[in-house]
Amino acid sequence: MGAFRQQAYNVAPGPPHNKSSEGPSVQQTDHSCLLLQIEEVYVSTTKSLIEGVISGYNATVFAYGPTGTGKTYTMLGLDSEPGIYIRTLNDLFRAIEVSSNSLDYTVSMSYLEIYNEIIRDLLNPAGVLELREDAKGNIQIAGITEFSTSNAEEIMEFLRKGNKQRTQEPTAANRTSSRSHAVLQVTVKQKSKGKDINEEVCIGKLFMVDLAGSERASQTRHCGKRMKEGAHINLSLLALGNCINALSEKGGNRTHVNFRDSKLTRLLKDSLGGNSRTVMIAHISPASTSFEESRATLIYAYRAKNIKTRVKRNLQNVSYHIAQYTSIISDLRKEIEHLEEKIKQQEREKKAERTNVSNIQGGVLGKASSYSREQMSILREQLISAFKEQMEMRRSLLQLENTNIELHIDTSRHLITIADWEQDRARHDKKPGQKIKRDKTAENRLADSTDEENEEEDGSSPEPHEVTVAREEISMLLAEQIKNASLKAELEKRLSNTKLKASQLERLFPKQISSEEQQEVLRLLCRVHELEVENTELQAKALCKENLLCQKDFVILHYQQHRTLCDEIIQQQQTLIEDYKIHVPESLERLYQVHSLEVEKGTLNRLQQFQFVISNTLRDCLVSGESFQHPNIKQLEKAVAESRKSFHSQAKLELPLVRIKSNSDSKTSGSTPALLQTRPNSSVSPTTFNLLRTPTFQRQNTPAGKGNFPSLLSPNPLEAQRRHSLSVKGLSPELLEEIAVETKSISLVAARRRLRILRSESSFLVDERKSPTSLDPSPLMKKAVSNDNILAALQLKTEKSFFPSKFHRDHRTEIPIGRRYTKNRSRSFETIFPEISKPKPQNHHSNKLGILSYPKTTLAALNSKTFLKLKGAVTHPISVPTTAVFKPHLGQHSGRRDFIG
Ligand SMILES: Nc1ncnc2c1ncn2[C@@H]1O[C@H](COP(=O)(O)OP(=O)(O)OP(=O)(O)O)[C@@H](O)[C@H]1O
Repeated sequence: MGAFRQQAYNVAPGPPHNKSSEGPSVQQTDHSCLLLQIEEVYVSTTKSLIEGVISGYNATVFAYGPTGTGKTYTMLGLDSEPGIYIRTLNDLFRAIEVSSNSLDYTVSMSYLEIYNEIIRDLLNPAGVLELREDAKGNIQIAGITEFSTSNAEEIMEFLRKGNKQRTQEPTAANRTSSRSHAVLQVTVKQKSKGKDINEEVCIGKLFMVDLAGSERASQTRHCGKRMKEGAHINLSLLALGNCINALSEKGGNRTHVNFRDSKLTRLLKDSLGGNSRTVMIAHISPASTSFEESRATLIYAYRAKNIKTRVKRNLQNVSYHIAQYTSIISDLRKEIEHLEEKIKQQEREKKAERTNVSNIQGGVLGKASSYSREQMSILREQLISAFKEQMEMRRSLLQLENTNIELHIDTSRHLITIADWEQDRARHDKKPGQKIKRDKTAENRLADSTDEENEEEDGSSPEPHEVTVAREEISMLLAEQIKNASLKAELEKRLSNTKLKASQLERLFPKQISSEEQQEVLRLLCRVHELEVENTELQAKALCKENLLCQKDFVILHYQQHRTLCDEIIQQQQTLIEDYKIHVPESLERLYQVHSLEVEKGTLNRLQQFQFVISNTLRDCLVSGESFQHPNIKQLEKAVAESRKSFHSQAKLELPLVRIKSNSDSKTSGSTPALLQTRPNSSVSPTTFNLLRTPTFQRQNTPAGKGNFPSLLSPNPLEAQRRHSLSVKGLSPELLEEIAVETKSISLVAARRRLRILRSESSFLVDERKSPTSLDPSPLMKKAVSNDNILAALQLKTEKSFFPSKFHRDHRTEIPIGRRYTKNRSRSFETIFPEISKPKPQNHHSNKLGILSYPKTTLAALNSKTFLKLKGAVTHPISVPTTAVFKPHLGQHSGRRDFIG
């Protein structure tokens, strides 16, 4: 339910219009006396209607009042002060904009005037418009132009355009008197944005009417056309007043409302009494002369205030026809196709964009990857090269260390030689008589005494050749040590630089590598190389320790050999003492008992075995794999192991070779002048270590190496020589077996021959018991021994059958070579053999342990294997003393043991 609101304004009265006879009088208005501003009028009358219009309600604002009272001014306003039109439209579009998210609005406008009861379209003033009324009683203006618009500015442009078309003439009361009623119709259609079959459309209409002012003819004094205009204006306003009067009647008093009296009332039918919220802005003049008009206006306004209207929302349920549906469906399909095409286009654009991006990324990554690979490859090569260089240098350092150890050993050995000689010379100078006497005794006993001994016998004590060699060797070795030290220092410096370079490269890698996998692989690679380097260092340490162990093993072995020899000598001496009833001091007897007890207990043997076990264990700990061992060390270890095995099995049966002093055959000593003189006769390598590692050692082991000995570390050199000989000569096992059988029979013959000779000479031996120098073999024995050399018997069978003639020639060289050996034999022999020779030989010979001990030559004659050894070992040194020292033994055992078995 709406209310017809009427608002009256008091306008400050202006001076009365100056009436002019010549023209229409113009009523001057004093605007400064205006009580209300347009803004105030708009807010209090029209603004509240806007919300209803956009919601589908009709609304009307019209300005009513006598001419010249400011109606047009209120509705249209000025540029500086917009009127109701502009303010209302601005607010209307603002409201539409606020709710435009969920609703669609369509705003259209039309502007017309009713001039002399003629409706004219102000926006398209081509013809005259007609009012029509549809079946529902709605008033329609046929042919009116409606302009759709989206903002207030466009409407204002239309208004300005339309106002230019509006009939406006100066009158006596108003210079800009409007001669028509102007109606601005704004239609707002509102609907929801979603498509629906039953679509609701709200249509709100806003009428803003600027009425022409009523005028009194007496005032305007119009005539002619103006009068006619005035008459139409007054008639239409009278009809409006009548309608208001009629509508304002309450209850049953209401009379018929005659809207048809004028086009104005017909047009405003809904606005006046129907479905519309209507505001009447009444304008009056404050002039007293306009009292009557003002009173009438106020009366109308008052009556209009009583008009009750029924306002309802203008809803249209749009019921579409099939054609409309088809159209809608077609539109929707088009819209769908358009949207699909738009989506596809967007997808294509995105795809192309992605392709471009991936291409660009691929290009960038490809370039980066290629660059990274190249850099990686270079860095990797550099790193590996650095590691290899490190390893090479470490190996070189290792070799240098090894060489240094050898040099030290050689130097020590030569120093010992010199010290030995100096000690002997000092002793000689201290006791010249005793020495000469002892040496003379030795000279008498040994027919083949050496030149060295002869020199000593002369008492001139010139420096022996070996000492001269030792001195020369020492000076050379020292020079080499200095050279090695400088090489080592240089190598260590280079190694340090290479380490630094490698660590820098390792740090550089992570910066160059972006991939985690590559970094991991590289870390592993570095780790592998680091481990290799560490392994090389460990090898170096292990080799040093291994060297020490081998040296210790060698020394122990040497002592063991010497001990065995001493044991043998003691046993033989004891036998001689017992056989010849020689008186010995009690202290010596006690010492012998202690010695015998120790031998019986076998403490030393057990300790030795224990030492071997420990040594093996330590070596196993040091050397964990074959590849880990230095080749020389492996060779040495093998030789030591063999020597250990052989030693235990044969040490009790064979006297080991004990040679402390010998000429150096090291690579450094080979160049000395003194050694060059000695070399043809040199027979013993300085140390087992050198023997095994030097090329000289290899040469010595060859069959053509005349005058050379097998390794000292091999406790059974004859066996080694036998194996070597077999391998050279290529004898088959069957042939060897045959040789063994033949040898047994030969041995029997030889033993029997010795027995016969010994028996025949037994009386001679007994007679010679008191003579300490009677150890020289008898001529018969010499012949027996020389002939007894197995070959004498073998010449008939074995040699002709199995061996080439060279074997015989080699065997015949045994004696001279043996003599050369005795020239260089150890001091131990020099001191021990004379002692052994003192007592007379005894037929019966047996040690307390029940183990037979025989000279090597004797055994060689009795054993096929030993025979073979002898064939190869043409340079074996033990054959020489046999003839002089061990002659008594030959017959001694003939009755005690079966040599053949
Ligand atoms: N409130 C106001 N402030 C200032 N000037 C005004 C005001 N009201 C009216 N006027 C002036 O008074 C004169 C007459 O005003 P206007 O033409 O608006 O009267 P009107 O009622 O429209 O007359 P008509 O009925 O003849 O068309 C104009 O020059 C207008 O500028």
